[in-house]
Amino acid sequence: MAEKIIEADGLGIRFVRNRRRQLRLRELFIHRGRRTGDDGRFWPLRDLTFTVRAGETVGVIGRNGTGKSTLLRLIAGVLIPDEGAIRVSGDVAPLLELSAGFSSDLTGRENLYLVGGLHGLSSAYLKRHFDEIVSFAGEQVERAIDSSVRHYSSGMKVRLGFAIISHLPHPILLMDEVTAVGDAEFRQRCYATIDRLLGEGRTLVLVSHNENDLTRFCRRGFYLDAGRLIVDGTIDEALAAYHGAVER
Ligand SMILES: Nc1ncnc2c1ncn2[C@@H]1O[C@H](COP(=O)(O)OP(=O)(O)OP(=O)(O)O)[C@@H](O)[C@H]1O
Repeated sequence: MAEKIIEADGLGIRFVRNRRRQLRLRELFIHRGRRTGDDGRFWPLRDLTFTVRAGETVGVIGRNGTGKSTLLRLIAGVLIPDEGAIRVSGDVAPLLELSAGFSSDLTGRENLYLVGGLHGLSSAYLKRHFDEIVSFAGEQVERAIDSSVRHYSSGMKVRLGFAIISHLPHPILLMDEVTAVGDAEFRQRCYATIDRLLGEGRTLVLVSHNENDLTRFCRRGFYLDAGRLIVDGTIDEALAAYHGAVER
């Protein structure tokens, strides 16, 4: 059996709700009743135990605000658990917020070296692959590569971000609604790239509301509800549980 690459044991994290955020409509309607703690503290995720092995592809499903993105952030090491433990063996390529880390004062070229470098790619590697990365990001970005990123559209930033991240050799890929951004052509390129990366045996944890993406890329499924892992099975089982809950 393949090696264990992500292990969660009784994993939980607690957030403190920002008082001002209480008035957001989404907070009022979606999370009503679930978080009535007087001190504003709540557990967006609790009591998660699972093991993911190298090469597995896991789709994470659940209603808005059930902790899916929080789970990815815990795997990425961006958040630290308050309860239990998460163990990740190997580097993580986070396709979470693709243009995060770009500095708007710098050009596309400078950002490519900066962000690539922050993710551990050497400048020699980036130099060698520069043309390939920029051409993957598309013509618009190619033309504007020496302009400040401040003048890029959000689509251009996402393309450049995806182009850089897809060059990372990291064994674990975390994706949060990646294919929801960009136009049809870019989506096709994303699909082809993800297929290639999975073909190389990478491990994928994908958060998405898009069932085509989930069934296309994932064999295993986690269905989360109110911060708990309700179903850990095949992607079809997880989707069926989700549908059942939504129709109730
Ligand atoms: N930094 C934070 N501080 C306080 N609460 C937060 C923070 N980040 C997220 N939350 C809350 O934690 C809960 C889980 O959020 P999370 O983003 O993980 O949900 P999600 O399942 O990914 O939702 P969506 O499907 O809408 O993306 C939500 O109620 C959210 O409002």
